[in-house]
Amino acid sequence: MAFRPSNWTFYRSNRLAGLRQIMKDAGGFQWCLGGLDLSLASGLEKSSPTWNKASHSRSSSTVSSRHSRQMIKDWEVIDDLPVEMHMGGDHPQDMTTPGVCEGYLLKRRKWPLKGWHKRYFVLEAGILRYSKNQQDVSRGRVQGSLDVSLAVMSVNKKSNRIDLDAGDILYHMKAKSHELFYIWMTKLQAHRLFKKNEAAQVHSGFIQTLSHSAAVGPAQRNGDLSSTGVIDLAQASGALPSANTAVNRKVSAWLQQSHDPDNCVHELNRCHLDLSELNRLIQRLQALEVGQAFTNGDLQRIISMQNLSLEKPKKAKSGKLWGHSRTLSTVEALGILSSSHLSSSSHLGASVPSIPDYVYSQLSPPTVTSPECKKIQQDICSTSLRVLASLKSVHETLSQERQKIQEVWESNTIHQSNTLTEPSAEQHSSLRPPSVADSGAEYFDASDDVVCGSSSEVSEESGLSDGSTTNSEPEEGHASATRKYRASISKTPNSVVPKSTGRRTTLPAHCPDNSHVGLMAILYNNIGKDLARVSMPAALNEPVNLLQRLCEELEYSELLDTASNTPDPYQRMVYIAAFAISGYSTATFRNRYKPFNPVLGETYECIREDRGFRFISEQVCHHPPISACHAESENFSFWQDQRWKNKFWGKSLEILPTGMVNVTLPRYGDHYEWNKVVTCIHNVLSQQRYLEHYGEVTIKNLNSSVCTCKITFVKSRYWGSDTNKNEVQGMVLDQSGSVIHRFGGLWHEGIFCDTLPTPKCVWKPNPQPKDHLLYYGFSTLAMELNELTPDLEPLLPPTDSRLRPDQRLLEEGQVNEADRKKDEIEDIQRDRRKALAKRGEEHVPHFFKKAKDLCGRDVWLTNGSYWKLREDPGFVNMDNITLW
Ligand SMILES: CC(C)CCC[C@@H](C)[C@H]1CC[C@H]2[C@@H]3CC=C4C[C@@H](O)CC[C@]4(C)[C@H]3CC[C@]12C
Repeated sequence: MAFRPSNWTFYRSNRLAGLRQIMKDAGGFQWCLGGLDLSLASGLEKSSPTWNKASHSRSSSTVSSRHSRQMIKDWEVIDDLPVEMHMGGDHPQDMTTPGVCEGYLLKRRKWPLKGWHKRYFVLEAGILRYSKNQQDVSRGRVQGSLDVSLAVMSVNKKSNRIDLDAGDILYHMKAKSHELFYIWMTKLQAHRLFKKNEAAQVHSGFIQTLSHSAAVGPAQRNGDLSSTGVIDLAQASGALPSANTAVNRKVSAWLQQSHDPDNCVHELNRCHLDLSELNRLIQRLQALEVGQAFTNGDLQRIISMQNLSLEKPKKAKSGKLWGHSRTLSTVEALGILSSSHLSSSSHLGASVPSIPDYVYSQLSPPTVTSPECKKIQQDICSTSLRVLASLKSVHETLSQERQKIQEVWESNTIHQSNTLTEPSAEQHSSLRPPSVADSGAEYFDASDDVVCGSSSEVSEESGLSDGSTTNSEPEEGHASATRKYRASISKTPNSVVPKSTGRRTTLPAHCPDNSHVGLMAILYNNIGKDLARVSMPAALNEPVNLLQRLCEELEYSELLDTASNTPDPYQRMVYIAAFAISGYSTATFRNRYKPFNPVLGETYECIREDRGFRFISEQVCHHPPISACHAESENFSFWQDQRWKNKFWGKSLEILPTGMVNVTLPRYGDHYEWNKVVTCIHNVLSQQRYLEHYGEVTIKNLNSSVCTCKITFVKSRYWGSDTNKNEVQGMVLDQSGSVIHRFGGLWHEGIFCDTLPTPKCVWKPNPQPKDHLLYYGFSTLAMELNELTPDLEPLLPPTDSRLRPDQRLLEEGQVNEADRKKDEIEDIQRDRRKALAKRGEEHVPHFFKKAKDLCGRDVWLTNGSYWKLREDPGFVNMDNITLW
């Protein structure tokens, strides 16, 4: 552990970086403005089953309004002191850079989410970097870095753990001793505050600069770049490419045209006034309302004023804020309200105590709210909305300006590459991933780069690796192998999509815009619960359900057909692996909507003569929710029961599936079985949401030990870089552990295997259908899943998802009706469950039976009755099930 002295000059030079940060954040305003920053309500599920209760007790705890920490079992979310804003910038606050803090910490492995590495961390000027060891730090070899001010920080004092969740990046760290833990915790807090203050300062400077340029007036903003502070700063920092006349001309033309920054200044000034007004209102309310609380009725009103379409509260048991009730707690509703979440992460924060802080202070026993208080609350609400509107408009303007800067930048890059000598091939490839044009050869031999041999075993929690022997962190060779695979994949033409299957190619209606839906309250009301049990407004749903999504995993079933026609067991395994990976590819375009949760007893069938399989699935269990499926074809059988746990880290939500996937190939008597990896929904509360899969898959053939396969879904390394996203690497090993085949690529682009007799791209996703973004990002198969044709309808059991009215209404674009119907269906399901419990009975699925696999795990297998029943006598006589 070493500390270096603080340094003011460093801070000054860092102001420019801060400016860039502000510009970057401007792109993320919508994120902030959604009011969905979890760091406020800080309800983190730390895999504790008792957490629901904790959420309740949290509401009644007394929390200091200046420095709030909320306890969740042994975890606490650390909220910093509010950031000070100095609009004038004349009296800079103490912005001393906190001392550098460095030393070894344990960092949880990126996959398969167990075990710890020893890593060398350096915390400097609000940025936390880590390397394998101290030598690597001095060599500048950084494995990852994170701006600590952008992360939700939670700590567990008992186990010396510190977690930082920045949405894109999630670090789980552990100190070896209490002392170290406290040092790191304190230092991290200091750096977070420093970084936030710095950003706030830079922001003030930015506003000043804008004000200045507005005062100068557009007419005077001519080609003289030095007359605008913005460009000065950017030039000084080297943020813009070296000036040349073409660029100068472009920039000056843009400056002459651009009147928008003036509006920006006005909006921001207005915003500032509104924030001061909010401050006044909150203080007034605090003074008036000590000991008073909002009623749920008030909250509902506030929320409807905000036009947030949250679902109607269900008949909530008094005092319960969890379970199925979607009644908002005071904290949650105001969490949404606090659109600028002033104290926690916004760089636009002002010296107003945060609204959540205010709310916490209100959480004493409820008394009647006076009319004056109500009036102030309404004023707070409308002022917040004004702030929101101002910031939205500023965001829009800045986005447009950024776009223009981008254009100038790009034109300059083009200009440079036209005029300068071509960089050498090596330089070229180090700058960006190779494109089709880069790849001179049809096929890149990746053998030099791929790390062969079985993946070195990395220590579990008990035994630590020293950081030098493990290759579980992404390696240089790893990345370059993927680059080469990628180049080879891009040379492979897309598979020709079969002309017409006679099925529909679009949906009846476009997807609704759901960006206004307040997700935070929903997630908070359901913390610790399976996402699959959380009821959400229909506008958040896509018109397929989880039973149908299981069928989507067969989108590339032709890989199983190929496997079934591949006599060599090692090569066969490559195709099985490609199939296992292909199931994840839909995630690329599917992060804005959530599949419907099937109700207990719901079923779904899918007969695909064109693909040669038939599929059924059933919701077999409600608690926990389990969807079982089974598909069969001449070449293969496929089954799995899907259930998962989720972990909410503050900004990201991890989905940890349990249950194995099974495939049998009757031709060779193979029975393959594999686990699923973790899927992480990054930035779950914002529109910048995206999915990442990470972890290791092991495919075993239960009927033969000839070979196994290991696939690694690599966790992306650096924030903001698209080039290291979605990497997959895999190898087929023989009995002795030698590598027989290796393959890799990206789960959204394809998989290349360079060890097959003819190296080739073994899988590439089909192109997305036209306008797919208007249709929930659905693939061709997904579009077809819920199609109901007149000839099919009479053949379906009444439990088939296609007959579910809410899903159908959503598909047809009738969102409100879908929402109403969905509520009804969920009510019916609840009543059914209650009746069942009253009779002391357990639900018995129709078409699946519970069994144990070889390892003693519970599994759900088909009972073989579906297709027989369908043929004769059909489902008309199916006993009285009313699901909807
Ligand atoms: C709150 C809402 C709007 C955010 C969107 C949530 C979406 C992206 C979530 C909800 C349920 C999730 C799915 C749940 C289960 C699985 C099985 C797993 O093996 C692969 C990922 C997959 C298929 C998840 C993908 C992401 C998913 C579809």
